[in-house]
Amino acid sequence: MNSPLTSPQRLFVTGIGTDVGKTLAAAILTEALQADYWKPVQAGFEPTTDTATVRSLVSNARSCFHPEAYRLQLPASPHMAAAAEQITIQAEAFQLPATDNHLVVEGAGGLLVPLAPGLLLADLIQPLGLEVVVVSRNYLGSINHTLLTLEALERRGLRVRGLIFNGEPNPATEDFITQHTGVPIMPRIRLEIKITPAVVSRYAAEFRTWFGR
Ligand SMILES: Nc1ncnc2c1ncn2[C@@H]1O[C@H](COP(=O)(O)OP(=O)(O)OP(=O)(O)O)[C@@H](O)[C@H]1O
Ligand SMILES: C[C@H](N)[C@H](N)CCCCCC(=O)O
Ligand SMILES: [Mg+2]
Repeated sequence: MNSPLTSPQRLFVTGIGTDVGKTLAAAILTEALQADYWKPVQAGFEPTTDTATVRSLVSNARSCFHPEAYRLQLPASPHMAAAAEQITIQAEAFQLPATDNHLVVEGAGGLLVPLAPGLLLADLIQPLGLEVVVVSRNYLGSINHTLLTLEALERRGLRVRGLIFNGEPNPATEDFITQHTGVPIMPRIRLEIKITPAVVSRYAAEFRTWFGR
């Protein structure tokens, strides 16, 4: 368990790639903290957006859902999705939503996803004053992707609030990553047959304990 929260949590949820469970983890964190949620860049919105997914999974009435800075149609790297709409993503367009509440910010894909020439998603984290939660999903190659992500965060001086292992457990992988990096480990999320608000609430209770609430 961590020390009790004294100030608003400002969390940036990244992952070791796309489709690793950032949105599920973000929904659990949002519910655990009754936080606000913000997805600054949504690339691809058919059949739905991550904001709509998190809204549908969260049960508390306090969380607010802030509009994306960029909502792009193409399910691709944001720099490509923006170019397809003749848009250049601008760093200045990313202003932290005005809220006194805890805030969960979800990235798109992994840490070094490009937004525009010379601009990576990782470049937003420090100016926005966010701490990082990394989601790792087990597959052959995920150890390397997890260690690279954590090393890139360290190199940039970005604070890792916690690492979440999501999906099918793999103790040998998780133990190596935990011992090698020494990052705080948040509760794990198991492979679920169906992701529902009840499932999210159940994990949220575990995360609340982890945060000391
Ligand atoms: N623990 C889990 N159990 C069952 N299904 C899961 C689990 N984690 C993720 N999924 C499913 O895997 C898919 C990808 O997960 P998710 O949308 O959370 O990825 P993401 O990292 O947010 O991707 P993006 O980069 O597009 O934001 C979704 O269909 C989600 O429901
Ligand atoms: C479309 C996808 N689901 C995400 N929104 C964006 C993933 C970008 C990945 C880019 C890359 O690392 O090659
Ligand atoms: Mg997502």
